[in-house]
Amino acid sequence: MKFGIIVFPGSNCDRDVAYVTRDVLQQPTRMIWHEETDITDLDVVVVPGGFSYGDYLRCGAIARFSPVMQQVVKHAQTGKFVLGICNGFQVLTEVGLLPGALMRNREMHFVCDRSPIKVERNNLPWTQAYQSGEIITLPIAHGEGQFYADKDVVQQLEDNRQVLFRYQDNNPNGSINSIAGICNLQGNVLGMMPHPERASDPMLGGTDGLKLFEGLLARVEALA
Ligand SMILES: NC(=O)CC[C@H](N)C(=O)O
Repeated sequence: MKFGIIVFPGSNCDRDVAYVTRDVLQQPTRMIWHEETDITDLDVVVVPGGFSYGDYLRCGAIARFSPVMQQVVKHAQTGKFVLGICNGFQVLTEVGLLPGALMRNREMHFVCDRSPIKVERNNLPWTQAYQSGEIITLPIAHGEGQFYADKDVVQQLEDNRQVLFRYQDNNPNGSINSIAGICNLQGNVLGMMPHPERASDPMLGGTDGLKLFEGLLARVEALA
């Protein structure tokens, strides 16, 4: 299963993701500079966290115009997997692969913490290695993580069970319905503010994020 990790000027979690896919999971992994235009060799595209283009204008607003993003949209349209983590989630909403927007956190400052997260649904590859309703702990680190969408869009997300991750107990950024991660209707595109790649090695204090990558791997291997 081949992973590609998009690198924009200002990305800073790209190597953390590569450490998990290449070193922990032993999967072929390619770093994709944002100017590349051929990513047809990939099974999974990861749009990683960071501060693409220095977060100018709004997080992800400039990165979404990078040449590679048209290819990421095509990749998603063919049903292949796309994972956006934190800044990656912001980029995916900006490019229209996911609905809604990520606004400044409710308290208007950057939050860096570990947060309890509820896994809402486990019948998709992303979450199949978790129990439905399982509470996991994942690191969060963002200034613009407050998920917002119009009332009817939120209702559709809930009705279609597109909310895969929800903040439990606290709502660190004021997200509507405590939404921490959503997928598209087809389920092949996931965006989430918490960082599973930073919780994939016991040395870093937790492995709750590793199951997300393992679930995906199991699914793609089953299809091969
Ligand atoms: N860790 C991240 O990807 C941060 C995303 C973005 N720069 C923000 O502050 O919201």
